[in-house]
Amino acid sequence: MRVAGEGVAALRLVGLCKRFGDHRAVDGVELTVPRGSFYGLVGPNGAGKTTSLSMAVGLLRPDAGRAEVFGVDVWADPLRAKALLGVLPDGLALPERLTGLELLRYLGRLRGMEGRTVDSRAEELLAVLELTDTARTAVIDYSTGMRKKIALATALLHAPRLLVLDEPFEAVDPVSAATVRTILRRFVAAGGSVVLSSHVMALVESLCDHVAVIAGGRVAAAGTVDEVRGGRALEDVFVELVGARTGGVEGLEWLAS
Ligand SMILES: Nc1ncnc2c1ncn2[C@@H]1O[C@H](COP(=O)(O)OP(=O)(O)OP(=O)(O)O)[C@@H](O)[C@H]1O
Repeated sequence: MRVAGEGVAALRLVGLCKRFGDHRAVDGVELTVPRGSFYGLVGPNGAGKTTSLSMAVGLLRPDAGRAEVFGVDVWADPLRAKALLGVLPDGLALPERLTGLELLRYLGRLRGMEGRTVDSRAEELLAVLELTDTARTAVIDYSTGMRKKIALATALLHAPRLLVLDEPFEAVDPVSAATVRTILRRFVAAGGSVVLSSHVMALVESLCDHVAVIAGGRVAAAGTVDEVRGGRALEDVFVELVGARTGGVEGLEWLAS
């Protein structure tokens, strides 16, 4: 039997472009995420990471280019592509009046999952992410980190083959972050693929096997972590690629007065 997307990349971005007014936020992004890889996306603020990932998962329509998930075009065949995808978007626009448990049940049913499966997976996810005590609290009353965790649970619920996570560790406490790292490592060890964006180079170096540096809406470097850092610290390579900035630091004398 041939598995959908066998032999093809988990995610392929081809010439993705997006303009906001006169500003080219994403300017021809090309990226191939091999299946089974743990791929980190790094770049300075405003580099175009979120915009690229949003187009990659079908949340933002590109001006040009295309995105493929296991060979399925995200914009031509969104239902098939989205069944393979688990997404943690930036901004976390969750239905806030629902409790954490209701949110998982709602999304599970929306994805056509059986109620019993949703309930048992929801219970497990809430437990490992330490949200059991707040499972019946409305999401509107969750902290930022708790929102991140419940959103991650929604991304994992249907056991996708590719996870696309925008800043999954932002605002998450160290204990929960360790749990999330373990979940993601297990997911990749079991054959899943992960793409995540992060500003924390040490985290990307320790967790990911591939990395792409995005700067000015383009891919400045991409490959295995070892290839990209070339024997140096990833942070040094990053600063070199995006251009060290010292401008403005000379000012602010009034702060020291
Ligand atoms: N909806 C929008 N309308 C106008 N400009 C936008 C919009 N979304 C993003 N931009 C602009 O596009 C550029 C890329 O933004 P994006 O959020 O993709 O960057 P990022 O790499 O994710 O940054 P950060 O690391 O700060 O999250 C920025 O200049 C941003 O101001």
